[in-house]
Amino acid sequence: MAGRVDLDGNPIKPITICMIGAGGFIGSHLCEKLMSETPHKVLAVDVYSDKIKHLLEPATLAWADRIQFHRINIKNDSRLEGLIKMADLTINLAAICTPADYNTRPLDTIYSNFIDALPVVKYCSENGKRLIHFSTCEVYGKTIGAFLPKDSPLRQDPAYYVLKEDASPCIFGPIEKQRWSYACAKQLIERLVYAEGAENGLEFTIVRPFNWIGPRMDFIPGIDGPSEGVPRVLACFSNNLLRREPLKLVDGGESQRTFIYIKDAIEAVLLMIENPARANGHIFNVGNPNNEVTVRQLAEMMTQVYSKVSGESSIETPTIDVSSKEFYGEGYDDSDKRIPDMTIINKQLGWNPKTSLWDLLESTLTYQHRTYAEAVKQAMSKTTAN
Ligand SMILES: NC(=O)c1ccc[n+]([C@@H]2O[C@H](COP(=O)([O-])OP(=O)(O)OC[C@H]3O[C@@H](n4cnc5c(N)ncnc54)[C@H](O)[C@@H]3O)[C@@H](O)[C@H]2O)c1
Ligand SMILES: O=C(O)[C@H]1O[C@H](OP(=O)(O)OP(=O)(O)OC[C@H]2O[C@@H](n3ccc(=O)[nH]c3=O)[C@H](O)[C@@H]2O)[C@H](O)[C@@H](O)[C@@H]1O
Repeated sequence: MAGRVDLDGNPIKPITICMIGAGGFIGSHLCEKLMSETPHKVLAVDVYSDKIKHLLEPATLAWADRIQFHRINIKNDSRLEGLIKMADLTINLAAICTPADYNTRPLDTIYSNFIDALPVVKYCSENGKRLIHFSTCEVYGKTIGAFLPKDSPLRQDPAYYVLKEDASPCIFGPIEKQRWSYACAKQLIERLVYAEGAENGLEFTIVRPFNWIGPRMDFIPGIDGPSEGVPRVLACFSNNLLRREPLKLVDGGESQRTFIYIKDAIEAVLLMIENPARANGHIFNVGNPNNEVTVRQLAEMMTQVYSKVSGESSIETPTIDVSSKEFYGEGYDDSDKRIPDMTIINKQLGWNPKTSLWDLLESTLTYQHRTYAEAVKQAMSKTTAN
Protein backbone atom coordinates (compact mmCIF):
# COMPACT_ATOMS: atom_id res chain seq x y z
CA MET A 1 0.00 0.00 0.00
CA ALA A 2 2.99 2.29 0.46
CA GLY A 3 3.58 4.94 -2.19
CA ARG A 4 0.10 4.87 -3.71
CA VAL A 5 -0.48 7.85 -6.02
CA ASP A 6 -3.54 9.26 -7.79
CA LEU A 7 -3.94 9.69 -11.56
CA ASP A 8 -1.98 12.95 -11.42
CA GLY A 9 0.94 11.44 -9.53
CA ASN A 10 0.07 12.95 -6.14
CA PRO A 11 0.33 10.75 -3.01
CA ILE A 12 -3.06 9.46 -1.81
CA LYS A 13 -3.84 10.43 1.80
CA PRO A 14 -5.86 7.98 3.93
CA ILE A 15 -9.45 9.17 4.40
CA THR A 16 -12.55 8.14 6.38
CA ILE A 17 -15.57 7.09 4.33
CA CYS A 18 -19.14 6.94 5.64
CA MET A 19 -20.64 4.20 3.44
CA ILE A 20 -24.44 3.96 3.66
CA GLY A 21 -25.79 0.64 2.34
CA ALA A 22 -22.36 -0.96 2.92
CA GLY A 23 -24.00 -4.31 3.71
CA GLY A 24 -25.47 -4.76 0.23
CA PHE A 25 -24.11 -6.27 -2.99
CA ILE A 26 -22.06 -3.28 -4.22
CA GLY A 27 -21.17 -2.14 -0.69
CA SER A 28 -19.72 -5.53 0.23
CA HIS A 29 -17.40 -5.51 -2.80
CA LEU A 30 -16.40 -1.91 -2.23
CA CYS A 31 -15.59 -2.59 1.46
CA GLU A 32 -13.52 -5.63 0.42
CA LYS A 33 -11.52 -3.56 -2.06
CA LEU A 34 -10.97 -0.69 0.39
CA MET A 35 -9.82 -3.05 3.15
CA SER A 36 -7.48 -5.17 1.04
CA GLU A 37 -5.93 -2.54 -1.23
CA THR A 38 -6.11 0.88 0.46
CA PRO A 39 -5.40 2.50 3.84
CA HIS A 40 -8.84 4.17 4.07
CA LYS A 41 -11.26 3.79 7.00
CA VAL A 42 -14.91 2.80 6.53
CA LEU A 43 -17.86 3.64 8.77
CA ALA A 44 -20.19 0.99 7.35
CA VAL A 45 -23.90 1.83 7.78
CA ASP A 46 -26.67 -0.67 7.02
CA VAL A 47 -29.53 -2.58 8.61
CA TYR A 48 -27.86 -5.88 7.59
CA SER A 49 -24.26 -7.05 7.89
CA ASP A 50 -24.35 -10.67 6.57
CA LYS A 51 -22.57 -9.82 3.30
CA ILE A 52 -19.67 -8.08 5.07
CA LYS A 53 -19.42 -10.40 8.08
CA HIS A 54 -16.16 -11.83 6.69
CA LEU A 55 -14.68 -8.31 6.84
CA LEU A 56 -15.88 -7.55 10.39
CA GLU A 57 -14.85 -10.75 12.20
CA PRO A 58 -12.60 -11.99 13.73
CA ALA A 59 -11.06 -8.98 15.44
CA THR A 60 -7.61 -10.24 14.39
CA LEU A 61 -8.19 -9.32 10.71
CA ALA A 62 -5.42 -7.06 9.37
CA TRP A 63 -7.90 -4.19 8.77
CA ALA A 64 -9.96 -4.62 11.96
CA ASP A 65 -9.21 -1.06 13.12
CA ARG A 66 -10.24 0.41 9.73
CA ILE A 67 -13.84 -0.80 9.50
CA GLN A 68 -16.71 -0.20 11.94
CA PHE A 69 -20.25 -1.43 11.44
CA HIS A 70 -23.18 0.78 12.50
CA ARG A 71 -26.56 -0.94 12.41
CA ILE A 72 -28.65 2.08 11.48
CA ASN A 73 -31.86 2.56 9.51
CA ILE A 74 -31.27 5.94 7.87
CA LYS A 75 -35.03 6.60 7.81
CA ASN A 76 -35.08 7.45 11.50
CA ASP A 77 -31.75 7.60 13.24
CA SER A 78 -30.19 10.76 14.61
CA ARG A 79 -26.69 9.18 14.62
CA LEU A 80 -26.44 9.59 10.82
CA GLU A 81 -25.38 13.24 10.84
CA GLY A 82 -22.62 12.54 13.37
CA LEU A 83 -21.16 9.79 11.17
CA ILE A 84 -21.25 12.02 8.08
CA LYS A 85 -19.47 14.76 10.07
CA MET A 86 -16.76 12.30 11.18
CA ALA A 87 -16.06 11.26 7.58
CA ASP A 88 -14.27 13.03 4.71
CA LEU A 89 -16.51 11.41 2.10
CA THR A 90 -20.00 9.88 2.16
CA ILE A 91 -21.03 7.19 -0.34
CA ASN A 92 -24.79 6.55 -0.46
CA LEU A 93 -25.80 3.13 -1.77
CA ALA A 94 -28.96 2.60 0.31
CA ALA A 95 -32.04 1.94 -1.80
CA ILE A 96 -34.85 -0.39 -2.72
CA CYS A 97 -33.55 -1.46 -6.13
CA THR A 98 -35.29 -4.68 -7.24
CA PRO A 99 -37.75 -4.19 -10.13
CA ALA A 100 -40.32 -6.56 -8.53
CA ASP A 101 -40.81 -3.86 -5.85
CA TYR A 102 -41.23 -0.83 -8.14
CA ASN A 103 -44.80 -1.57 -9.24
CA THR A 104 -45.91 -3.53 -6.14
CA ARG A 105 -44.41 -1.23 -3.44
CA PRO A 106 -44.19 2.11 -5.24
CA LEU A 107 -44.48 4.18 -2.03
CA ASP A 108 -41.62 2.35 -0.31
CA THR A 109 -39.64 2.64 -3.55
CA ILE A 110 -40.13 6.41 -3.81
CA TYR A 111 -39.48 7.00 -0.11
CA SER A 112 -36.35 4.88 -0.16
CA ASN A 113 -34.84 6.37 -3.31
CA PHE A 114 -35.84 10.00 -2.79
CA ILE A 115 -37.10 10.98 0.68
CA ASP A 116 -34.59 8.86 2.64
CA ALA A 117 -31.69 10.18 0.55
CA LEU A 118 -32.61 13.84 1.24
CA PRO A 119 -31.03 14.14 4.73
CA VAL A 120 -27.82 12.54 3.40
CA VAL A 121 -27.51 15.22 0.71
CA LYS A 122 -28.43 17.95 3.19
CA TYR A 123 -25.90 16.85 5.86
CA CYS A 124 -23.13 16.64 3.24
CA SER A 125 -23.97 20.06 1.85
CA GLU A 126 -24.30 21.77 5.26
CA ASN A 127 -21.10 20.25 6.62
CA GLY A 128 -19.00 20.77 3.49
CA LYS A 129 -18.51 17.02 2.93
CA ARG A 130 -17.99 15.30 -0.39
CA LEU A 131 -20.77 12.95 -1.61
CA ILE A 132 -20.72 10.03 -4.09
CA HIS A 133 -24.36 9.23 -4.76
CA PHE A 134 -25.47 6.00 -6.43
CA SER A 135 -28.14 6.57 -9.05
CA THR A 136 -28.96 4.15 -11.89
CA CYS A 137 -28.91 3.69 -15.67
CA GLU A 138 -32.71 3.42 -15.31
CA VAL A 139 -32.86 7.23 -15.24
CA TYR A 140 -32.51 7.04 -19.04
CA GLY A 141 -35.69 4.90 -19.19
CA LYS A 142 -36.42 3.87 -22.77
CA THR A 143 -34.29 4.70 -25.83
CA ILE A 144 -35.41 7.19 -28.48
CA GLY A 145 -35.08 4.29 -30.95
CA ALA A 146 -37.83 2.36 -29.10
CA PHE A 147 -40.36 4.84 -30.52
CA LEU A 148 -39.27 4.40 -34.15
CA PRO A 149 -41.17 2.00 -36.43
CA LYS A 150 -39.91 -1.60 -35.96
CA ASP A 151 -38.41 -1.69 -39.47
CA SER A 152 -36.83 1.79 -39.40
CA PRO A 153 -33.14 1.70 -40.43
CA LEU A 154 -32.54 4.48 -37.85
CA ARG A 155 -32.88 1.81 -35.15
CA GLN A 156 -29.40 0.65 -36.17
CA ASP A 157 -27.97 4.15 -35.70
CA PRO A 158 -26.20 4.52 -32.29
CA ALA A 159 -27.46 8.12 -32.10
CA TYR A 160 -30.89 6.60 -31.32
CA TYR A 161 -29.85 4.25 -28.53
CA VAL A 162 -26.41 4.91 -26.98
CA LEU A 163 -26.97 6.60 -23.59
CA LYS A 164 -24.90 9.74 -22.89
CA GLU A 165 -24.81 11.43 -19.48
CA ASP A 166 -24.84 15.00 -20.86
CA ALA A 167 -27.10 14.56 -23.89
CA SER A 168 -29.65 11.71 -23.66
CA PRO A 169 -33.19 12.47 -22.46
CA CYS A 170 -34.90 10.57 -19.61
CA ILE A 171 -37.90 8.77 -21.16
CA PHE A 172 -40.35 7.12 -18.77
CA GLY A 173 -43.77 5.55 -19.34
CA PRO A 174 -47.09 6.86 -18.00
CA ILE A 175 -47.76 7.19 -14.24
CA GLU A 176 -49.94 4.06 -14.19
CA LYS A 177 -46.85 2.10 -15.25
CA GLN A 178 -45.50 2.19 -11.71
CA ARG A 179 -42.28 0.49 -12.82
CA TRP A 180 -40.94 4.01 -13.37
CA SER A 181 -41.41 5.04 -9.71
CA TYR A 182 -37.79 4.02 -9.04
CA ALA A 183 -36.27 5.75 -12.08
CA CYS A 184 -38.26 8.91 -11.41
CA ALA A 185 -37.23 9.06 -7.73
CA LYS A 186 -33.61 8.49 -8.71
CA GLN A 187 -33.84 11.22 -11.34
CA LEU A 188 -35.22 13.75 -8.86
CA ILE A 189 -32.51 13.01 -6.28
CA GLU A 190 -29.88 13.40 -9.04
CA ARG A 191 -31.36 16.81 -9.87
CA LEU A 192 -31.31 17.77 -6.19
CA VAL A 193 -27.66 16.71 -5.76
CA TYR A 194 -26.75 18.61 -8.92
CA ALA A 195 -28.60 21.70 -7.71
CA GLU A 196 -26.84 21.55 -4.31
CA GLY A 197 -23.61 21.56 -6.30
CA ALA A 198 -24.66 24.49 -8.45
CA GLU A 199 -26.24 26.66 -5.72
CA ASN A 200 -24.39 25.68 -2.53
CA GLY A 201 -21.09 24.29 -3.76
CA LEU A 202 -21.66 20.63 -2.73
CA GLU A 203 -18.79 18.48 -4.02
CA PHE A 204 -20.54 15.53 -5.60
CA THR A 205 -20.18 12.64 -8.00
CA ILE A 206 -23.19 10.72 -9.35
CA VAL A 207 -22.75 7.09 -10.44
CA ARG A 208 -25.11 5.46 -12.95
CA PRO A 209 -24.44 1.70 -12.79
CA PHE A 210 -25.44 -0.40 -15.81
CA ASN A 211 -26.34 -3.92 -14.60
CA TRP A 212 -23.40 -4.72 -12.32
CA ILE A 213 -23.43 -8.43 -11.52
CA GLY A 214 -21.38 -10.95 -9.55
CA PRO A 215 -21.23 -12.94 -6.32
CA ARG A 216 -23.46 -11.87 -3.39
CA MET A 217 -26.02 -10.18 -5.65
CA ASP A 218 -29.46 -10.26 -3.99
CA PHE A 219 -30.57 -13.66 -2.63
CA ILE A 220 -31.72 -17.14 -3.56
CA PRO A 221 -35.46 -17.38 -2.71
CA GLY A 222 -36.13 -19.80 0.17
CA ILE A 223 -32.40 -20.10 1.00
CA ASP A 224 -31.14 -16.70 2.11
CA GLY A 225 -34.20 -14.65 1.22
CA PRO A 226 -38.01 -14.99 1.19
CA SER A 227 -39.42 -17.97 -0.79
CA GLU A 228 -41.82 -15.72 -2.67
CA GLY A 229 -39.25 -12.94 -3.23
CA VAL A 230 -38.23 -11.93 -6.77
CA PRO A 231 -34.59 -10.78 -6.98
CA ARG A 232 -32.85 -9.30 -10.05
CA VAL A 233 -32.30 -11.42 -13.13
CA LEU A 234 -28.91 -12.94 -12.20
CA ALA A 235 -30.33 -14.37 -8.96
CA CYS A 236 -33.65 -15.40 -10.59
CA PHE A 237 -31.82 -17.39 -13.27
CA SER A 238 -29.29 -18.79 -10.75
CA ASN A 239 -32.20 -19.99 -8.60
CA ASN A 240 -33.82 -21.71 -11.62
CA LEU A 241 -30.54 -23.40 -12.57
CA LEU A 242 -29.87 -24.57 -9.00
CA ARG A 243 -33.39 -26.06 -8.82
CA ARG A 244 -33.19 -27.56 -12.33
CA GLU A 245 -36.28 -25.67 -13.47
CA PRO A 246 -36.76 -23.63 -16.68
CA LEU A 247 -35.54 -20.02 -16.71
CA LYS A 248 -38.50 -17.63 -17.07
CA LEU A 249 -38.28 -15.18 -19.97
CA VAL A 250 -40.45 -12.14 -19.28
CA ASP A 251 -42.36 -11.03 -22.40
CA GLY A 252 -40.16 -13.19 -24.62
CA GLY A 253 -36.78 -12.09 -23.16
CA GLU A 254 -36.32 -9.52 -25.94
CA SER A 255 -35.05 -6.64 -23.80
CA GLN A 256 -31.35 -5.95 -24.12
CA ARG A 257 -28.85 -5.27 -21.35
CA THR A 258 -25.11 -4.78 -21.03
CA PHE A 259 -23.74 -6.65 -18.00
CA ILE A 260 -20.53 -5.69 -16.22
CA TYR A 261 -18.51 -7.69 -13.71
CA ILE A 262 -18.75 -6.16 -10.24
CA LYS A 263 -14.97 -6.26 -9.82
CA ASP A 264 -14.41 -4.14 -12.97
CA ALA A 265 -17.04 -1.64 -11.80
CA ILE A 266 -15.50 -1.36 -8.31
CA GLU A 267 -12.20 -0.31 -9.93
CA ALA A 268 -14.08 2.66 -11.41
CA VAL A 269 -15.55 3.60 -8.01
CA LEU A 270 -12.10 3.46 -6.37
CA LEU A 271 -10.78 5.86 -9.03
CA MET A 272 -13.64 8.25 -8.20
CA ILE A 273 -12.87 8.02 -4.46
CA GLU A 274 -9.16 8.68 -4.90
CA ASN A 275 -9.33 11.32 -7.66
CA PRO A 276 -11.79 13.91 -6.34
CA ALA A 277 -10.50 16.69 -8.60
CA ARG A 278 -11.33 14.56 -11.65
CA ALA A 279 -14.59 13.11 -10.34
CA ASN A 280 -16.30 16.05 -8.61
CA GLY A 281 -19.20 17.63 -10.47
CA HIS A 282 -19.53 14.67 -12.84
CA ILE A 283 -22.18 12.08 -13.59
CA PHE A 284 -20.58 8.79 -14.71
CA ASN A 285 -22.05 5.87 -16.65
CA VAL A 286 -20.34 2.72 -15.37
CA GLY A 287 -21.00 -0.27 -17.61
CA ASN A 288 -19.55 -2.57 -20.25
CA PRO A 289 -20.80 -1.68 -23.76
CA ASN A 290 -19.11 -4.81 -25.17
CA ASN A 291 -21.26 -7.22 -23.13
CA GLU A 292 -24.66 -6.64 -24.73
CA VAL A 293 -27.17 -9.51 -24.92
CA THR A 294 -30.91 -10.01 -25.01
CA VAL A 295 -32.31 -11.55 -21.84
CA ARG A 296 -32.96 -14.70 -23.89
CA GLN A 297 -29.26 -14.86 -24.87
CA LEU A 298 -28.30 -14.30 -21.23
CA ALA A 299 -30.48 -17.28 -20.24
CA GLU A 300 -28.88 -19.45 -22.91
CA MET A 301 -25.35 -18.48 -21.90
CA MET A 302 -26.05 -18.97 -18.18
CA THR A 303 -27.46 -22.43 -18.92
CA GLN A 304 -24.29 -23.39 -20.83
CA VAL A 305 -21.93 -21.94 -18.24
CA TYR A 306 -23.80 -23.56 -15.36
CA SER A 307 -23.54 -26.98 -17.01
CA LYS A 308 -19.81 -26.45 -17.30
CA VAL A 309 -19.22 -25.37 -13.70
CA SER A 310 -21.67 -27.82 -12.04
CA GLY A 311 -20.93 -30.82 -14.26
CA GLU A 312 -24.72 -31.34 -14.63
CA SER A 313 -26.35 -31.59 -18.07
CA SER A 314 -29.01 -28.96 -18.75
CA ILE A 315 -32.73 -29.85 -18.56
CA GLU A 316 -34.78 -30.64 -21.68
CA THR A 317 -36.71 -27.34 -21.74
CA PRO A 318 -34.21 -24.76 -20.46
CA THR A 319 -36.47 -21.68 -20.84
CA ILE A 320 -40.18 -20.81 -20.75
CA ASP A 321 -41.98 -17.60 -21.67
CA VAL A 322 -44.05 -15.75 -19.07
CA SER A 323 -45.97 -12.49 -19.38
CA SER A 324 -44.75 -9.53 -17.35
CA LYS A 325 -48.19 -9.28 -15.74
CA GLU A 326 -47.92 -12.85 -14.48
CA PHE A 327 -44.29 -12.40 -13.34
CA TYR A 328 -44.24 -8.86 -11.92
CA GLY A 329 -47.96 -7.94 -11.71
CA GLU A 330 -49.84 -4.88 -12.93
CA GLY A 331 -47.86 -1.74 -13.78
CA TYR A 332 -44.63 -3.35 -15.00
CA ASP A 333 -42.82 -1.84 -17.98
CA ASP A 334 -39.26 -2.25 -19.26
CA SER A 335 -36.19 -0.49 -20.63
CA ASP A 336 -35.65 -1.80 -24.16
CA LYS A 337 -31.90 -1.39 -24.53
CA ARG A 338 -29.05 0.00 -22.42
CA ILE A 339 -25.67 0.78 -23.93
CA PRO A 340 -23.54 3.19 -21.89
CA ASP A 341 -21.49 5.86 -23.62
CA MET A 342 -18.02 5.72 -22.06
CA THR A 343 -16.58 9.05 -23.24
CA ILE A 344 -16.81 10.95 -19.95
CA ILE A 345 -15.44 8.23 -17.65
CA ASN A 346 -12.67 7.51 -20.14
CA LYS A 347 -11.65 11.14 -20.33
CA GLN A 348 -11.84 11.89 -16.60
CA LEU A 349 -10.59 8.62 -15.10
CA GLY A 350 -9.07 6.64 -18.01
CA TRP A 351 -11.17 3.65 -16.92
CA ASN A 352 -12.32 0.75 -19.11
CA PRO A 353 -14.08 -2.52 -18.23
CA LYS A 354 -12.14 -5.75 -18.88
CA THR A 355 -14.15 -8.89 -18.26
CA SER A 356 -16.17 -10.65 -20.98
CA LEU A 357 -19.70 -11.85 -20.27
CA TRP A 358 -18.68 -15.51 -20.49
CA ASP A 359 -15.81 -15.04 -18.01
CA LEU A 360 -17.86 -13.07 -15.51
CA LEU A 361 -20.66 -15.64 -15.65
CA GLU A 362 -18.16 -18.45 -15.17
CA SER A 363 -16.73 -16.97 -11.98
CA THR A 364 -20.15 -15.87 -10.68
CA LEU A 365 -21.89 -19.19 -11.34
CA THR A 366 -18.95 -21.09 -9.81
CA TYR A 367 -19.62 -19.03 -6.68
CA GLN A 368 -23.40 -19.63 -6.85
CA HIS A 369 -22.88 -23.39 -7.24
CA ARG A 370 -20.34 -23.58 -4.41
CA THR A 371 -22.44 -21.41 -2.07
CA TYR A 372 -25.95 -22.69 -2.71
CA ALA A 373 -26.12 -26.08 -4.50
CA GLU A 374 -26.11 -28.18 -1.30
CA ALA A 375 -28.59 -25.92 0.54
CA VAL A 376 -30.99 -25.95 -2.42
CA LYS A 377 -30.78 -29.74 -2.68
CA GLN A 378 -31.60 -30.09 1.03
CA ALA A 379 -34.47 -27.58 0.86
CA MET A 380 -35.95 -29.40 -2.14
CA SER A 381 -35.71 -32.83 -0.54
CA LYS A 382 -37.47 -31.47 2.59
CA THR A 383 -40.31 -30.08 0.44
CA THR A 384 -40.69 -33.41 -1.37
CA ALA A 385 -40.70 -35.34 1.95
CA ASN A 386 -43.48 -33.09 3.29
N1 LIG B 1 -26.38 -3.59 -8.77
C1 LIG B 1 -26.57 -2.81 -9.81
O1 LIG B 1 -26.27 -3.17 -10.93
C2 LIG B 1 -27.15 -1.44 -9.68
C3 LIG B 1 -27.57 -0.85 -10.84
C4 LIG B 1 -28.09 0.45 -10.80
C5 LIG B 1 -28.14 1.13 -9.61
N2 LIG B 1 -27.70 0.54 -8.47
C6 LIG B 1 -27.77 1.34 -7.25
O2 LIG B 1 -26.64 1.08 -6.42
C7 LIG B 1 -27.02 1.07 -5.05
C8 LIG B 1 -26.61 -0.24 -4.39
O3 LIG B 1 -27.17 -1.33 -5.10
P1 LIG B 1 -26.95 -2.85 -4.70
O4 LIG B 1 -27.06 -3.64 -5.94
O5 LIG B 1 -25.75 -2.99 -3.86
O6 LIG B 1 -28.27 -3.10 -3.83
P2 LIG B 1 -28.47 -3.88 -2.44
O7 LIG B 1 -29.93 -3.97 -2.21
O8 LIG B 1 -27.67 -5.11 -2.43
O9 LIG B 1 -27.82 -2.86 -1.39
C9 LIG B 1 -28.50 -1.78 -0.81
C10 LIG B 1 -28.21 -1.80 0.69
O10 LIG B 1 -28.82 -0.65 1.28
C11 LIG B 1 -29.36 -1.03 2.52
N3 LIG B 1 -30.43 -0.12 2.89
C12 LIG B 1 -31.58 0.12 2.21
N4 LIG B 1 -32.35 1.00 2.88
C13 LIG B 1 -31.67 1.32 4.02
C14 LIG B 1 -31.96 2.16 5.11
N5 LIG B 1 -33.13 2.81 5.20
N6 LIG B 1 -31.05 2.26 6.10
C15 LIG B 1 -29.89 1.58 6.05
N7 LIG B 1 -29.56 0.76 5.03
C16 LIG B 1 -30.44 0.63 4.02
C17 LIG B 1 -29.89 -2.44 2.29
O11 LIG B 1 -30.04 -3.15 3.52
C18 LIG B 1 -28.82 -3.03 1.39
O12 LIG B 1 -27.85 -3.72 2.13
C19 LIG B 1 -28.51 1.37 -5.04
O13 LIG B 1 -28.70 2.74 -4.83
C20 LIG B 1 -28.99 0.99 -6.43
O14 LIG B 1 -30.11 1.73 -6.81
C21 LIG B 1 -27.23 -0.75 -8.47
O1 LIG C 1 -28.97 -3.16 -12.69
C1 LIG C 1 -29.22 -2.03 -13.15
O2 LIG C 1 -28.47 -1.42 -13.88
C2 LIG C 1 -30.55 -1.39 -12.83
O3 LIG C 1 -31.49 -2.14 -13.47
C3 LIG C 1 -32.22 -3.11 -12.83
O4 LIG C 1 -33.31 -3.28 -13.69
P1 LIG C 1 -33.38 -4.44 -14.75
O5 LIG C 1 -32.15 -4.57 -15.55
O6 LIG C 1 -34.64 -4.26 -15.52
O7 LIG C 1 -33.60 -5.64 -13.74
P2 LIG C 1 -33.27 -7.19 -13.77
O8 LIG C 1 -34.06 -7.83 -12.68
O9 LIG C 1 -31.83 -7.38 -13.72
O10 LIG C 1 -33.93 -7.68 -15.16
C4 LIG C 1 -33.31 -7.61 -16.40
C5 LIG C 1 -34.26 -8.10 -17.47
O11 LIG C 1 -34.51 -9.50 -17.28
C6 LIG C 1 -35.91 -9.76 -17.27
N1 LIG C 1 -36.13 -10.95 -16.36
C7 LIG C 1 -35.87 -10.85 -15.03
C8 LIG C 1 -36.01 -11.97 -14.21
C9 LIG C 1 -36.43 -13.20 -14.76
O12 LIG C 1 -36.57 -14.25 -14.08
N2 LIG C 1 -36.68 -13.24 -16.09
C10 LIG C 1 -36.54 -12.16 -16.91
O13 LIG C 1 -36.80 -12.27 -18.13
C11 LIG C 1 -36.56 -8.47 -16.85
O14 LIG C 1 -37.89 -8.39 -17.30
C12 LIG C 1 -35.65 -7.44 -17.51
O15 LIG C 1 -36.03 -7.29 -18.86
C13 LIG C 1 -32.72 -2.64 -11.48
O16 LIG C 1 -33.71 -1.66 -11.63
C14 LIG C 1 -31.69 -2.02 -10.64
O17 LIG C 1 -31.00 -2.91 -9.83
C15 LIG C 1 -30.71 -1.17 -11.34
O18 LIG C 1 -31.02 0.18 -11.08
